[in-house]
Amino acid sequence: MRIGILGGSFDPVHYGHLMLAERAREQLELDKVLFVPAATSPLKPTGPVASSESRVAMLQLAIGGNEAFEVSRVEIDRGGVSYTLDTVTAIREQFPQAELFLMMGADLVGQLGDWNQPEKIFAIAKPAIMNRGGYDAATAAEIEPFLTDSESGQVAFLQMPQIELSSSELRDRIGAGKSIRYHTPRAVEEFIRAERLYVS
Ligand SMILES: Nc1ncnc2c1ncn2[C@@H]1O[C@H](COP(=O)(O)OP(=O)(O)OP(=O)(O)O)[C@@H](O)[C@H]1O
Ligand SMILES: O=C(O)c1ccc[n+]([C@@H]2O[C@H](COP(=O)([O-])O)[C@@H](O)[C@H]2O)c1
Repeated sequence: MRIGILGGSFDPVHYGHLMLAERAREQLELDKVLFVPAATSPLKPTGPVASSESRVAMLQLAIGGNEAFEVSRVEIDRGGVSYTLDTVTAIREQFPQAELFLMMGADLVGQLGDWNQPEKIFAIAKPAIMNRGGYDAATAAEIEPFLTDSESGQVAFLQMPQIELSSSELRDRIGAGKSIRYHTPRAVEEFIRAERLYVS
């Protein structure tokens, strides 16, 4: 079993996340993609804008109907600051035989020096780096310092169409009264409207 892990704030989920997950599923021949919403991301200490349950609900709506996609509550249920090392350790215990991949957009590579023990994370889940519209492509040289010898050369560099979309942009657009139609699935857009999320 090959499992991809996509951690994020998903505040809210958008088509960039979904395209990343689908292209990674295809390129890595994954059986399952786990979307793991953070309770609080370590480098975003003010925390997400929408509640944990709203972000889980939006993810469920976004992935509905895709049997390969799942939402994991592991970080939400653990609460506090969501360190990825704790998460991959828990997922490894849940799936002892699986090959695990930690999927991340290229924007995260430059901040790995500020992560908690990335070399231990990548010993459990192999890094799979996706290009991200608006950011430079990641290089092997940037990731190598965070790999132990045995994983060298095992980084997957993945490709998707450049989508210059971010959750911040969706939040800003909603706050300014602008449309987010076609930025995220219709059901997510309707949930945001019904719950009056991100309205300033
Ligand atoms: N447009 C995109 N293209 C490729 N990867 C993306 C894109 N948007 C997000 N990602 C990746 O998805 C993961 C989760 O991202 P996150 O939930 O923090 O969304 P975000 O859009 O970066 O949010 P924010 O704007 O609030 O910082 C990260 O690995 C990030 O690099
Ligand atoms: O474990 C860490 O030290 C760490 C530091 C920064 C970010 N992360 C994880 O990286 C993912 C994307 O984070 P963010 O801040 O872009 O939403 C999310 O799953 C975070 O929990 C993890």
